[in-house]
Amino acid sequence: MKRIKIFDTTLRDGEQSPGVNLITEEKLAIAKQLARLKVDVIEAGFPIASPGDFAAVKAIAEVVRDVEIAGLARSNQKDIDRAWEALKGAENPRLHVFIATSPIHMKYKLKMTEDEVLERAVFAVKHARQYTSNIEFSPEDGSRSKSEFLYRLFKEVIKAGATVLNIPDTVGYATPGEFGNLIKGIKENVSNINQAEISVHCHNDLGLAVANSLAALENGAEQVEVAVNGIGERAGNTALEEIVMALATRKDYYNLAVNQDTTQIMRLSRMVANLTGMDIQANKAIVGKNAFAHEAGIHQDGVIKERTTYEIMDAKSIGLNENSLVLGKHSGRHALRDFVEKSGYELSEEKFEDLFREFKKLADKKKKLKPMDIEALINNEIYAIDTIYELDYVSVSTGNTVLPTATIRIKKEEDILEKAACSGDGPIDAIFQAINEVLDFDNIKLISYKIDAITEGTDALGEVVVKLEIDGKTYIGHSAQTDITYASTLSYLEAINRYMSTNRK
Ligand SMILES: CC(=O)SCCNC(=O)CCNC(=O)[C@H](O)C(C)(C)COP(=O)(O)OP(=O)(O)OC[C@H]1O[C@@H](n2cnc3c(N)ncnc32)[C@H](O)[C@@H]1OP(=O)(O)O
Ligand SMILES: CC(C)C(=O)C(=O)O
Repeated sequence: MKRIKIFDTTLRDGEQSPGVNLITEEKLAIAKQLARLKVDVIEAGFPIASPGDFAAVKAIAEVVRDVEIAGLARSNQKDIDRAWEALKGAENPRLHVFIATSPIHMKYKLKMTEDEVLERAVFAVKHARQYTSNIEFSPEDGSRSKSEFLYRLFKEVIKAGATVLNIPDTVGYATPGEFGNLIKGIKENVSNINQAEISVHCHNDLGLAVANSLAALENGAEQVEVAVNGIGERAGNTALEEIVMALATRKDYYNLAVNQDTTQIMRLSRMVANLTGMDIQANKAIVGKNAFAHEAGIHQDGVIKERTTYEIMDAKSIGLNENSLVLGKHSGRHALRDFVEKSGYELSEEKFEDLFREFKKLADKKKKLKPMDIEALINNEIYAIDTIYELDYVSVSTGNTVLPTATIRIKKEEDILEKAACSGDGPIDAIFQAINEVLDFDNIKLISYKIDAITEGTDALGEVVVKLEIDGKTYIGHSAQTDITYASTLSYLEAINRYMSTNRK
């Protein structure tokens, strides 16, 4: 059975989702979990884009093993040199170079002719070839490019040394029949195509990314580019979990093999949702809250009698409902560490000890701890970076007959800053106003505030995710506590700390 390669671009195209801004530590955690799931290639970033992107690609290349690590570069020397600088510590590095080939992109964006684009692409591949023989080439906006031009270009970039040709549906315009035919045409019309693998990279603007990718695989593509939870530029990319589970579940139809450990899917999905702050819709295929829930009596009856009457996949196959140790107030460090490791997280000793303390406090307050409660506490630790501003105390008074007022005092490293008392439209608004006043910040805009109960019950943890815009960039703060005013205060301060630590370096 032919094996399909899974190329994950969560950390590159996925991070291009508006409002997502991951730090190196978070990208490393995701990359390690991707490696546990056994993706074939991780596109770790676009090194020329920023010092942060460069540092993350370098860290991933140096640490994550048993998987190819790719870095993106435009078709010019400085991008390729920079990408190689970041990638060279990898066990198996891949340079991914691209240039747009559609009439509209060449005319308006690049202001280049077909011949100039072809010449630049060949130059880029040859330049990359000095560093490695593992070179992927992408004609951006490939699905809106002229087929004859693509055939001519592909023949030349393969001669120059490209080993993977990735055909992007950059703006999510293709339909499955059309995209499948494009791949078929490439296989039939590029005489040296056997010297390269064909890959596809689809976007979801018309909700067709997965369908287009599958059509391409049916027509001979050998690699598919995906992102966890389908995140990415605009409407996102082909969802990793949907492609892997479609190929695994419908092996009978596709007759294609995938090598992934599907039981890691759920952990990876939650990790990406938590770290990016991008929610998963309840009815999202595979990883949505309702994907394995049965509401209707007739369905429930069927499932009780025989699960496969209404379930085409076993929830356990994606890592849901696994039997695991019950964690509670009588659990010790070994059981908690086992949970952390199996969930794909890595914490320093110091952060683990903090987690253990918080876990015990929560276990005292909440009768039944669920895996999601503990994951929320782990995220508190992962998110906690360089505490420049620390909460000393917060107190809030509110009610239907009083003006909501918050009093707050904050420590900046060793110093205690002046306290402030502010009123607001509600208690949360009052807290945020008081923080702004103490810190004397006037360049902050609240982009979004989200609160969710992690599990059911009145003793549930409330998870708050705050997105702030500071100096034109988005910073996420996150906190899960049983008291939502406290969680709101900590998440707002955390977003500010994230801004402070990024801008101090
Ligand atoms: C389809 C995709 O997803 S491609 C990946 C997109 N991702 C990103 O753009 C995220 C990271 N990007 C960035 O941080 C910045 O855009 C940078 C650092 C890469 C470049 O920034 P700047 O140098 O300021 O250029 P800017 O982004 O404004 O414009 C892009 C330039 O690259 C050129 N360009 C675009 N694609 C390519 C390419 N594949 N090869 C060569 N040149 C290219 C454009 O024509 C434009 O050139 P011009 O300045 O001569 O008009
Ligand atoms: C760089 C390429 C592969 C891309 O992201 C796109 O075209 O969408």
